[in-house]
Amino acid sequence: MQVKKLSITYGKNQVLSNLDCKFETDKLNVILGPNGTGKTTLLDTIAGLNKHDEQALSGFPTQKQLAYKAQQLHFFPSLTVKQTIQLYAEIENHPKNFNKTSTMNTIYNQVIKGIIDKKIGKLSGGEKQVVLTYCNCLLDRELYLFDEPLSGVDINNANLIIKMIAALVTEKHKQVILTSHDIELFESFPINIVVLNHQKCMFSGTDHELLNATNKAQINDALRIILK
Ligand SMILES: Nc1ncnc2c1ncn2[C@@H]1O[C@H](COP(=O)(O)OP(=O)(O)OP(=O)(O)O)[C@@H](O)[C@H]1O
Repeated sequence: MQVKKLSITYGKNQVLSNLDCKFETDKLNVILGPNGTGKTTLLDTIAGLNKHDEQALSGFPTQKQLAYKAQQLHFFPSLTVKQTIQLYAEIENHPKNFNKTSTMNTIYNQVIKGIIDKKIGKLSGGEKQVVLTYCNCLLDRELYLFDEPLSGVDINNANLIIKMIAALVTEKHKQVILTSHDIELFESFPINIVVLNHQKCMFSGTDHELLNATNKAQINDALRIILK
């Protein structure tokens, strides 16, 4: 999946300018960058929500083959967790046949089962993130987009969410692109990093390539150099 010379403007505000980057099919693709550098804008564009030059995106699946979990959480507060999962099953049209990964089964037994009859609106912010990530991972799509899936989530739930998202790649061989402000949590998985700043992509490559390019041993030190 490749982005070439992508430019996006909102009114007079140019957010992305001639942006080039690539995403790998067999890795967790993590978009990083300071607030307001266009991470959500890039996901929105990949999801078909922004007008752009057709040539700018190549190798991405069609909109129907996409699942997009936006930064703002969308749910019906009066539905229980069970009903919400059933709702996602209806979207997918084969309610009984969700092909869960073994990681998903573990997370169901560890977390979801215990809150299955609670109303979504009554869950904490972090619990909502776990449930809605779980629901999105149940969908059977080619490409999954997650915008800041760890926002407002404690370290235990963050690790569960990362495990679920990583299992899409490692167990189901799906493609995943997400945004985050914390790369260290992803370091034990195969990752491809895209760093945005000043309307451009400042780096696109694996964590090892990032460390080699900056001559650093720690990813956060390497990022500080890239974002200078
Ligand atoms: N729909 C919109 N209409 C107008 N301007 C927008 C719109 N969406 C985003 N912007 C502007 O585009 C810029 C990039 O926003 P975006 O949300 O893509 O950044 P981000 O990197 O995801 O930020 P954050 O880390 O804070 O989530 C910001 O200046 C924002 O104000």
